Amino acid sequence: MPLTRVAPILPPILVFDLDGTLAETAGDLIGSLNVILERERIAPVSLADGREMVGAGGRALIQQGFKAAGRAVDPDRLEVLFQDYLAQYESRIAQESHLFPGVVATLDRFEAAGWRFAVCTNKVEGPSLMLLRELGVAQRFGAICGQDTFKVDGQPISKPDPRALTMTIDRAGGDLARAVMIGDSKTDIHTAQAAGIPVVAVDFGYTDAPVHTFAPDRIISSFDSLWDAVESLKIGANVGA
Ligand SMILES: O=C(O)COP(=O)(O)O
Ligand SMILES: [Mg+2]
Repeated sequence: MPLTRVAPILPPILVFDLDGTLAETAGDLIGSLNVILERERIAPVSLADGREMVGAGGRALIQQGFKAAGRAVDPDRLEVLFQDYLAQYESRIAQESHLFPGVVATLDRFEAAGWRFAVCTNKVEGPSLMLLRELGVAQRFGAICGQDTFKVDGQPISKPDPRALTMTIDRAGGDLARAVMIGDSKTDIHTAQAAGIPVVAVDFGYTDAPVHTFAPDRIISSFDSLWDAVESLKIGANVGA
């Protein structure tokens, strides 16, 4: 009898954004930014203003800090400041950061139903891993991918490029057709929409406009609502539900 090759059945997957979605990190992010701004003799950014600036990565955060003071920063200087910012951030990685309520129970519930998890963030991969380890959940994710994880033709690939998301799903061994993105910013929502992947927005993260403006498929105000939100997407992935 000829052997037939059977395609592996990949598990459904939840892909989480990190800052403002899985974890409240603004205190450490903005604290690090303000050290850099102070050295440049620029007024510190308040936590409230800073929460609207996070989402596109550290370089964008620094640029916004400069912009808020009516200043611009040239690309070479930005690169130097970004390295300083990273060193600063790594030195205080989870001093003021914590998981949002319900994250662990939510992962437990989805995992018991056969789901896999990944993180797709615009943070750099190293500090992302460091943070998730510090918060005790790094081992829950099949892949933790940051702005420097993937390169195509020598160019880094990061959100909102949809390939950042699809490559993360691939790396975690999840099913592209049964994937859901969970994020807090327009960057996440646009990334998922461009990849043709349903997206659940959290409304408690970092954004410069209410998340409904960006038309996510669902909006949740607490992780306790994620199960129902994902189930209502009817993507045929609720194994064991
Ligand atoms: O730190 C940032 O600016 C972005 O990080 P996030 O993609 O995890 O929200
Ligand atoms: Mg975010």
